[in-house]
Amino acid sequence: MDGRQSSELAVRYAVGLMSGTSVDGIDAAVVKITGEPGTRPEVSLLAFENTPYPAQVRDEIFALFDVKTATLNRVGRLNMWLGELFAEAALSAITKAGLSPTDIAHIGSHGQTLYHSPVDEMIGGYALRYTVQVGEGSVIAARTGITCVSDFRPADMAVGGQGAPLVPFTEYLLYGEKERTLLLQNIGGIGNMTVLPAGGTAEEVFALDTGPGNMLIDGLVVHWSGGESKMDVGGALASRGQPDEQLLDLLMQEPYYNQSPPKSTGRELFGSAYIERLLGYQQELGLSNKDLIATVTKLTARSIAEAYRCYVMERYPTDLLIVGGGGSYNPVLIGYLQQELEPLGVQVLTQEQLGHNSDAKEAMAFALLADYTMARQPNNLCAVTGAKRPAVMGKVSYPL
Ligand SMILES: Nc1ncnc2c1ncn2[C@@H]1O[C@H](COP(=O)(O)OP(=O)(O)OP(=O)(O)O)[C@@H](O)[C@H]1O
Ligand SMILES: CC(=O)N[C@H]1[C@@H]2OC[C@@H](O2)[C@@H](O)[C@@H]1O[C@H](C)C(=O)O
Repeated sequence: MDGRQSSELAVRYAVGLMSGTSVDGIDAAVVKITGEPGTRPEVSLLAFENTPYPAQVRDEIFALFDVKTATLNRVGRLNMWLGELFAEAALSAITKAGLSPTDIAHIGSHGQTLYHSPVDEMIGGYALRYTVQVGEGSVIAARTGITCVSDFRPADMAVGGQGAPLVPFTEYLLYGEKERTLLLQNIGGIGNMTVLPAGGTAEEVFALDTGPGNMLIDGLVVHWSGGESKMDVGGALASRGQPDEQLLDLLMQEPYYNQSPPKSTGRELFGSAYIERLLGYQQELGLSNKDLIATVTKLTARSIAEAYRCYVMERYPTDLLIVGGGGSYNPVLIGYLQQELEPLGVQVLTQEQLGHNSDAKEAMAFALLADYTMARQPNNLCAVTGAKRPAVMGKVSYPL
């Protein structure tokens, strides 16, 4: 079946590609979208694949998070390199779905964020905010023969938004319920929370980045293991430690947590410089590795609870928080979250416990965001990003 014919039938196949702040690989989702483009469509997952990055690529991405090593030639080269890898990931997932590239209407590719600066800087009389995602859409289009939509975030920034988070728009479309307010927490590299008020409109969706997700846990594990381990699998290390409450209180004084929404964050705040600071505190306080990991694991939980207490509890009372993203596989983190939220009357359950797999969610979101781009329909949520007006996000690369 040809992609263009299928879209006339209001049924089309699309691919979503995501590489998140954890840099654990490329997520590729093949989806079937049913419904008129630009309306509230149905999206079903046909295939999902995570392709881990080769060590060389991962090391290069991490090197380019550091503004001192992110030279122009390296950024330009990584942009093309990731374009090649994203194209391969898309083609592999399409095969896994039993489809061929000619069946696919479009690819939506988030790319890899290298830098995100969502707050105005006054430069030359202009208030500038900026964000850098790499993974060249033209390469993806050329290698796959499929139209590719990429680089979504700048269009929201151009109209005064933070350019993040973008997934809440698709959460609203796909999961919003009439009778029940939903509270969703993603714990990837960064944590982000979405509230979908019962029967609410798009303008009523509330979302923000809560702070670190797994980024600090991963950063410490990589440091101590010399890169041998990438994460605290199953929270094994944290489970043997005790959080240091004094350090936790100090870390919670980070101004980001009490900054009013709209707000978004990333490695610029919780990246390598923050890890260095943590290692400094570890020495000062004489903490063991397991106690420091337990402390930052609890910090993630506490910052999520703080966001709930400050911005959600009164306006959107609810009794359930649904957790997704890689952090949901860390039982120590989930346990801390339960300790923080259950006294507030909020039960914490993972998507897995509810019978869903959340691994494909962000990749699926970018397939759907691209569907809106192709229909020239707005796909940002002003209430969430702070944009002054709707925008059609995403740049289109045609294969021919
Ligand atoms: N079995 C596990 N045990 C502990 N932690 C895990 C496990 N599996 C995944 N994680 C954590 O989840 C992280 C990956 O999560 P995810 O893929 O949701 O992040 P991401 O999409 O890259 O980030 P973001 O949503 O911030 O862009 C890993 O880096 C790791 O810290
Ligand atoms: C700039 C950037 O890449 N931000 C990511 C990051 O990872 C989680 C959180 O911080 C969220 O704001 C966003 O990603 C998802 C996909 C989003 O835009 O919704």
